[in-house]
Amino acid sequence: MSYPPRPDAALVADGVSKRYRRRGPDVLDGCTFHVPAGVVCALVGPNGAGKSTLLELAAGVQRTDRGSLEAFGGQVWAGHPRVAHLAQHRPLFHRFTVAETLRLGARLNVGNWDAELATRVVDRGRFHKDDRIGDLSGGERTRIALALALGKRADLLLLDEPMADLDVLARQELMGLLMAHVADTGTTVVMSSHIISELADACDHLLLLDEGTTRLCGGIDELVAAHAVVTLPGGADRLAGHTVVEARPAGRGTSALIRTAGAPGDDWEVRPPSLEELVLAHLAAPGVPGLAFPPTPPSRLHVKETAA
Ligand SMILES: Nc1ncnc2c1ncn2[C@@H]1O[C@H](COP(=O)(O)OP(=O)(O)OP(=O)(O)O)[C@@H](O)[C@H]1O
Repeated sequence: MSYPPRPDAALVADGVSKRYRRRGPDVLDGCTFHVPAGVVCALVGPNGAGKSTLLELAAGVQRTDRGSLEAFGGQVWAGHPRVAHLAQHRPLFHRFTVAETLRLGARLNVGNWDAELATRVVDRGRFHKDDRIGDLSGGERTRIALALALGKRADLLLLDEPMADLDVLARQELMGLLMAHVADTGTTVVMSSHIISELADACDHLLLLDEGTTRLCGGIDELVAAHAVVTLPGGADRLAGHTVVEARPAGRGTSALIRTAGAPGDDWEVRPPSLEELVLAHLAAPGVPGLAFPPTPPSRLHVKETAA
């Protein structure tokens, strides 16, 4: 069964696998998902889950071993004019000044360079345009790299932990600027981060990676609506019929995050999970099958074998 073509998708992965060493483990193993055009997608997963690898594959700077990755209906490739990548290590020429770096951005994107936006991002930094990149702090280099990514006028922004080394004020300012840009232009964003509360405010789509596969993928509202946090008298046996992602004793009863199937019991307290609860519960339960909206072909769903 092949993954159905989706003309509305900014990014489609179909069975993507990647390993770095011939005898090493698969970092990505049959990863399948689609990111609709126009969404702001949170890319989440534990350290080593393969988030940076996935973004590098989508940017065409690494190649898949198996499977395919398409951006806007065509194979991805490095230098795709509609795709910009903010890499985790912020690769910049350290001997260039800030001004030279911006001029390089303009030269590499002739006819497609938003000088006003790139300059606006840089101007709010506490450095001078004659400063060399190598003399800037990590957070300042992030600002420059973000200016280059935004200046490219891309339709798909692949941002690897864009706020990781920014101070609180810079985070607020740059996240605000990014969100305003997205609202104005309809640009699709795939953004990795470990700070889920930050993503919850900015993102409307979720891609949760774990052990190289897609655990959750879809609109955050849909994914939240498919789950519930329930508190009930009695034991977890009363949850039969629902997919239990995580359950633990709570007083004389049970508290659980479940995938709802049918009506809850009359004596259950039910509330929607937060994004953080949803993500953490799935990471703590690798045996629970993945869930995707729209549904992924069953052959591609994540199912991890667990000991009986
Ligand atoms: N160039 C490389 N050569 C060899 N192994 C690599 C390379 N890049 C990544 N890896 C390995 O691939 C795995 C996934 O790394 P990756 O950086 O994609 O994960 P991540 O989810 O972005 O992690 P983090 O949240 O820590 O940034 C890790 O085990 C890492 O050691």
